Amino acid sequence: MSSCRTSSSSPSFEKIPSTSIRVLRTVDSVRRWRRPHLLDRRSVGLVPTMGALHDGHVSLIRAAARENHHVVVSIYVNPAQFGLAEDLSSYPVTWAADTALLAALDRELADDGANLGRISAVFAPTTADVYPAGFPGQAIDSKGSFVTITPVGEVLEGASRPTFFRGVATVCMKLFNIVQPERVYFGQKDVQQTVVIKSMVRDFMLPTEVVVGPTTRAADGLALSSRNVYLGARRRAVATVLYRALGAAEKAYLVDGARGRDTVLGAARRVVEETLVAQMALAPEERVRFEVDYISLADPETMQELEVVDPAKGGILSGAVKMLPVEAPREGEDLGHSGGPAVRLIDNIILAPQ
Ligand SMILES: Nc1ncnc2c1ncn2[C@@H]1O[C@H](COP(=O)(O)OP(=O)(O)OP(=O)(O)O)[C@@H](O)[C@H]1O
Ligand SMILES: CC(C)(CO)[C@@H](O)C(=O)[O-]
Ligand code: BAL
Repeated sequence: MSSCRTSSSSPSFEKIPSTSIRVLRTVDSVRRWRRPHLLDRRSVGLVPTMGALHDGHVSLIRAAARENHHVVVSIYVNPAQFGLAEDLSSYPVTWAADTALLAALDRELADDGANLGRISAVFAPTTADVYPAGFPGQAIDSKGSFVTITPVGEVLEGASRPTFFRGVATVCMKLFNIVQPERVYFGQKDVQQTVVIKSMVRDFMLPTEVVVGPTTRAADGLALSSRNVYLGARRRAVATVLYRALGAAEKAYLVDGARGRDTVLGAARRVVEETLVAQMALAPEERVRFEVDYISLADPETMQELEVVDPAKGGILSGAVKMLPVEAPREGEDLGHSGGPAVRLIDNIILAPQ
């Protein structure tokens, strides 16, 4: 990190080196940066992230640059959305790589005449600034100023991670209040998160538009995710199981004309079972173990489970699998970031209204 002085009379601002991207670390500095753009009616698009940036984040930043005069990327690993037993302490933090990626992307955006704006600032606050009342509670019964969006935040991811959407909604409410963006950009990869955020914006009359970008995938279909670094090569090869299972359910709906829950989800369960059987036939030094947390067919607005899909409304196929640590590591095997702990992966496919 470095600071640079833009002229002898202007104040010194921290910037990503060799770029015009401001690094804003406090709520006050964002407010000072934002005020003139509000008066000038220059639009701001906010891309909230937890860092460890990858091409999924890049696609959201590109969309924000197309549609706004200024793009603000927030990088903040929000403690309130991690359960007490989750991976807050090992969550990948890659500031140098993230700022290098933003610098290179900003140069590309500048050269592409189709964009309204570029990356103007990175907001990288401390927890003391985001949570002025103190480190946020992570327990289910913690006291504090929280935003809860129910019942949509209680099912699926919310059932497995009971404080997750409380933490997400709370930090997003804060980020939206601080940055005051005209538009906010979220990835479809975290589909229930998009439904929770849209509900929050609607129910609290927040003056921002929620834009959802498509899921960016690796060549074999695995959804890009910051947590993929935990996998290591052996588990990475099997991690497509969820995408393949959801794809089979999508095919049952789109190609075979299935509408009932058991038939649509049955196709997904078969892929999971075949994959498990194939893995368990391998030696412990080669196989991969995983557990399905849930596979769901839900209403796109409420995330409540559907018995039958109404093609006029469509549905959301989603799931979560836990890739278990490898049983018998081979000598020198790449086990992934932090020694290859259990990794919970999520994915989804939208059955669009017809
Ligand atoms: N593969 C992807 N395609 C499109 N958007 C994505 C993708 N992965 C993440 N995003 C979006 O980027 C934003 C920031 O997500 P985040 O920083 O948590 O990354 P992540 O890869 O989802 O991390 P994690 O592994 O913790 O879930 C969210 O709106 C998320 O939906
Ligand atoms: C939206 C978000 C940045 C809030 O911390 C996080 O949940 C994420 O990265 O998806
Ligand atoms: N992209 C979701 C962030 C989380 O799992 O905590």
